[in-house]
Amino acid sequence: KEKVEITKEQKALTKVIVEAYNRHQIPQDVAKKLLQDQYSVEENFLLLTEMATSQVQVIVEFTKSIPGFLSLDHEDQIALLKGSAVEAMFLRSAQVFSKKMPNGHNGILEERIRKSGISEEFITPMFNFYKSIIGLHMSLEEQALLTAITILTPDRPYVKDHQAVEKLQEPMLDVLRKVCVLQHPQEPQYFARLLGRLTELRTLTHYHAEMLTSWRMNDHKFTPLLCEIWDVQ
Ligand SMILES: O=C(NC1CCCCC1)[C@H](C1CCCCC1)n1c(-c2ccc(-c3ccccc3)s2)nc2ccccc21
Repeated sequence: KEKVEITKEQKALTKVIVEAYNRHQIPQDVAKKLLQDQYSVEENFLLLTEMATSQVQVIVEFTKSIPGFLSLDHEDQIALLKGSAVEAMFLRSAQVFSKKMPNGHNGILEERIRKSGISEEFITPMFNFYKSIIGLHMSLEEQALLTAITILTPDRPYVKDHQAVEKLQEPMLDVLRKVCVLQHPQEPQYFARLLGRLTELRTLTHYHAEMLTSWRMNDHKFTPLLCEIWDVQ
């Protein structure tokens, strides 16, 4: 049985990523807002655009803390952020959804999201993804490293220097693999299952523009930033 050892450098890298991840929480807690009141489909759509806009800023700050990211070609930095923004949004939403809440609150939150205005056809795949994330019982390190790995995906559209991005993503994958072995010793396949969620995340993200334009209301308004990120309008 291979003795897994996390090196000093890998410990330092994990610390930087987890600290950056913790620092960039969503300003106001969307789950609390959703539990407070029942909103109309229009208010929910507005809430999503507000949350998404603040999340983009949060993700930019988080990404800038990833060692080496700011040394990448500037256009590649934009391509990586643009290419991962929606995946990061769903990953963050899944993590928000997976937070243990006082009795019954998770049920209310699920109910509010089901009735938020999202078209029926997208509700099932979305909650299947959320529930598969919950089932993994990810640690904070795993959540932070998985988010960094998602952002540092070399094969995003318009990335020119794939190699340079791979060189940043690989150390993250190495330390995530070791963290998984150390934190889930009973599940040798845990790391593989974790990466498998990224495939499910891409599938869900595939529908995101349609999820927005089919939001059960007329006249969907998007800010220029969200038009960029969401490929709408
Ligand atoms: O606010 C939200 N998510 C924040 C995004 C930024 C990061 C923090 C979370 C929304 C709310 C849903 C209900 C109505 C208001 C918005 N949300 C979703 C999404 C459903 C569909 C989503 C989407 C994204 C992009 C494109 C197309 C569709 S996100 N899943 C959640 C699970 C748990 C708590 C909130 C959750």
